[in-house]
Amino acid sequence: MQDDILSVLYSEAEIKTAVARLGKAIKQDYQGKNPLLIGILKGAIVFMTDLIRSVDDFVEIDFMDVSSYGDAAVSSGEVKILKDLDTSVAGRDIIIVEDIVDSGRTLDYLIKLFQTRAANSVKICALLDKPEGRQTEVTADYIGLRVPNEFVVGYGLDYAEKYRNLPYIGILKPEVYED
Ligand SMILES: O=P(O)(O)OC[C@H]1O[C@H](OP(=O)(O)OP(=O)(O)O)[C@H](O)[C@@H]1O
Ligand SMILES: Nc1nc2[nH]cnc2c(=O)[nH]1
Repeated sequence: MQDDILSVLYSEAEIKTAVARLGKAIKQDYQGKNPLLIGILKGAIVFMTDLIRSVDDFVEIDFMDVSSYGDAAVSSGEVKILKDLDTSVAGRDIIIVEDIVDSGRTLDYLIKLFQTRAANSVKICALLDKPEGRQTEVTADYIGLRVPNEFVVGYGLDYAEKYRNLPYIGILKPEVYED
């Protein structure tokens, strides 16, 4: 295990099982439809690449880069678009693919944005849910795994751009971000 990690919360195998379950549910719910899966960079990249293969059906993908944490472990509260979509969402069935819902501010912002852009429907698929972090009313429609009120990294999630490549979800030692 990496030295900065306090403990492994979810192993590679546990994540794989959760992703397969989410892919199967999306496949069932969107039969005969042509959903647009929007991966939110950068945290969702690893999850998104596994999820689309587990959906095992026709989906289109696009990416948007938004950030509210910068290099910090606490949200700035202000969501910024760093890269917008290439695809129009008007009339489309959208599934926002996120690595984690914490305060819910990122998703609250994105749901409103896609509704303003006249999407037909907007659902959320999040690998991780941290309910104790919530500062908004947002709830994900598809949730992989719940996490405690700790700062977690790995499987795409970073602290100051590190740890995204870890194959598991781990709790970061507080001294790493409290220094
Ligand atoms: O529910 P919230 O409190 O809004 O937190 C969730 C967001 O925080 C992280 O993004 P971050 O801004 O760190 O950017 P990154 O994905 O590029 O690491 C994560 O990837 C989510 O998008
Ligand atoms: N890496 C990481 N990013 C987050 N963004 C919101 N919560 C978290 C978290 O626990 N870990």
